[in-house]
Amino acid sequence: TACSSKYVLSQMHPMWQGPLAVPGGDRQSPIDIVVRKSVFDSELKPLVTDYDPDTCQQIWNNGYSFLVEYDDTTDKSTLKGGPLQDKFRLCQFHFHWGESNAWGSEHTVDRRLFPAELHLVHWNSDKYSLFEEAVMEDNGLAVIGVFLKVGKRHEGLQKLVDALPTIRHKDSVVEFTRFDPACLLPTNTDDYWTYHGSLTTPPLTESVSWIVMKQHIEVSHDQLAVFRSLLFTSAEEEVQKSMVNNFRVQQPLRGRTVRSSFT
Ligand SMILES: O=C1NC(=O)[C@@H](c2ccccc2)S1
Ligand SMILES: [Zn+2]
Repeated sequence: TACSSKYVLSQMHPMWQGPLAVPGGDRQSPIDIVVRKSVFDSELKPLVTDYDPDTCQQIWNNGYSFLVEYDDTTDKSTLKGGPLQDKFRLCQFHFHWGESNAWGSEHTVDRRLFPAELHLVHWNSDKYSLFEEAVMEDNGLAVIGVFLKVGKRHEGLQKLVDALPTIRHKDSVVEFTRFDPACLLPTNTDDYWTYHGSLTTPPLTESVSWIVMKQHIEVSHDQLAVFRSLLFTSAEEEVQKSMVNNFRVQQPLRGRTVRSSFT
């Protein structure tokens, strides 16, 4: 599906940090979430996710991360509620991680870094008919961010980890079915921060309602090590580069308010 192909490929280099100035870039992502400056909003509702594992299609290495893609031609896997007024369709999820467990997440909480961060990418299917349209619009996308910590093995993640060696190189893709992304959400999805931001890779468009979960999930050291066995490079390239540090540096808040759904 288009939701992940051409938009994540351009300029995908490990140290890619992108153009410093984005035209009108006053709502860029990721950011540091300063907890004591976030504002509780009692109007924020619980998230409502309704994912159909049968819409899971493939897993592929796009040269920057690995993406699990869902059929987003119907409203079978959706997100609504939370800070959102419309219904959003899941198109893919992917991760960002470091070369060590000391860093890797894109967002931070009071400057605290996590070893990795999961992004579930959705687009507004009430207003648009394609991801490509939504990605350019103010209220086009909703991305759920979930922090990963190293701890006990994540049983649901293992099916995905077992597929990674089959997509080691850039542009490799394999069929991947019946995966329920809900298993990657923390037990508590009522507590989150939300703010208006952008894609964290080109085209960096400022079309994202970010929903960052307060509760992290745990994965094992070995599971995360398999993420790092992926390569940025395609099979033909002479020098192979391991896929690590595929995160963007934090961006200025520019006066934005981060709201919290909890006190
Ligand atoms: O949350 C994000 N993570 C990324 O890699 C960016 C992206 C860009 C285009 C499509 C999907 C995701 S935006
Ligand atoms: Zn991402």
